Amino acid sequence: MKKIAILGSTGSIGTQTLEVVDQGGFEVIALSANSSVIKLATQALKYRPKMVVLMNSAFLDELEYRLKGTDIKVLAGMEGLIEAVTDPDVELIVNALVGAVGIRPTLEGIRAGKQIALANKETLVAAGELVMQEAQRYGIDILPIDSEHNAIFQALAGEDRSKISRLILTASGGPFRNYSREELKKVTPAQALKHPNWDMGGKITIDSATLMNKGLEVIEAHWLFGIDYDRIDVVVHPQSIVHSLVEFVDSSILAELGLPDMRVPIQYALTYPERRKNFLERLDLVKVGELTFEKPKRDLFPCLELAYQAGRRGGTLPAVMNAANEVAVAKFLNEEISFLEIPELIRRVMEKHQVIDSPDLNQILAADQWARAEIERMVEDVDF
Ligand SMILES: NC(=O)C1=CN([C@@H]2O[C@H](COP(=O)(O)OP(=O)(O)OC[C@H]3O[C@@H](n4cnc5c(N)ncnc54)[C@H](OP(=O)(O)O)[C@@H]3O)[C@@H](O)[C@H]2O)C=CC1
Ligand SMILES: CC(=O)[C@@H](O)[C@H](O)COP(=O)(O)O
Ligand SMILES: [Mn+2]
Repeated sequence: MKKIAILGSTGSIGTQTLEVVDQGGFEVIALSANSSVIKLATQALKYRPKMVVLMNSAFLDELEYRLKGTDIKVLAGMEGLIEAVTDPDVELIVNALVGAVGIRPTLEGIRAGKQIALANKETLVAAGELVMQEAQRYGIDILPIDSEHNAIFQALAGEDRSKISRLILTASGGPFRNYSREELKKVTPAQALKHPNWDMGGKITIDSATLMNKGLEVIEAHWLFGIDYDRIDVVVHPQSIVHSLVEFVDSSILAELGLPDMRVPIQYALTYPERRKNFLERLDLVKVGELTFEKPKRDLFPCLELAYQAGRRGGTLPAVMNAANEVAVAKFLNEEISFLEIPELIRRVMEKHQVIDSPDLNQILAADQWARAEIERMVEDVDF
């Protein structure tokens, strides 16, 4: 029985992780949510973890009430998340939180010697240098859940990174792949929330539509696999069947293929280094028919370029870009700004930032806070 803590268990990755858990072989030690108190309580009553953590303490009384009479410990906030990930019983942490809030639990989990299965890409975007340094120091493998990175991890099969010539990340292109600039000006959150292939949480679905998701993934790949930005390419592949590819120095290219189903990479990360049989639908290539590839439209979707710029500059700039993106996406979903204002706001915040090189955790978190405040100021500005 592998003993696991699932952070963000009520979300898209969190609930699919529990479906993998249902296949057996795992004991759930901790579950967490932000404010989905009914869902968290229902999960807790089914999986009987040692503890549950609620980030938003406004709903804590209700959670305690719903778990009354059980021996499940109820914790709150960041302190609660850290207590959960460092609990001596936990062997593996599934970080399925959304946003930079995932940084501290990941770092504390690594320092407590836990295995990390990481879906929360924002952690590596904002704090990649620090997280990878600590992972190396404590001898921890970061097992990627993100489908592209999981594909690369599988294709590498332990091969030394000196044998990699290039990483090729595939992108679906999102729901607006064939839209003109005029059409992009008018798109609504409801349209942007309709991903062509994947059923995911709101924030990542908007990131897919702006191509920021691929930008975040370029930075994530840089840190996970130690490959410089000039050797990480993005190709649009609208079918999302080829999940990413590795080109080796001898020109061979290896890829991982499959139907778009996150339970596959989640299971791989949870059972690693073993592979376990499952009963998920199999890929039928004839049924798929065509696999096509095209160039991303960098002019219409500038977030991809912004991410390359932030990644190449490094220091606190990726954390600033990430925080600006989190706020801009929330504002777009709230209909406060338009789709095309997302990259515009991020660009302006990045331009204003005074980068700190090799930042420590406090400097990363301060840069994140600065960017969030800055974007609020910009949106309030009458000239925006
Ligand atoms: N969904 C997918 O298929 C994929 C997701 N990813 C990445 O995985 C991560 C999770 O994505 P996804 O599952 O889609 O996201 P969801 O929005 O579906 O779920 C997020 C989870 O985190 C919790 N949460 C949200 N905000 C906070 C906060 N401030 N503090 C603590 N907990 C919080 C939510 O709780 P509550 O329910 O209470 O809001 C929920 O449990 C993201 O980084 C995403 O980019 C990567 C590849 C694929
Ligand atoms: C499932 C997954 O890993 C997502 O990150 C997915 O790749 C998003 O789709 P896009 O390729 O459209 O960004
Ligand atoms: Mn992905």
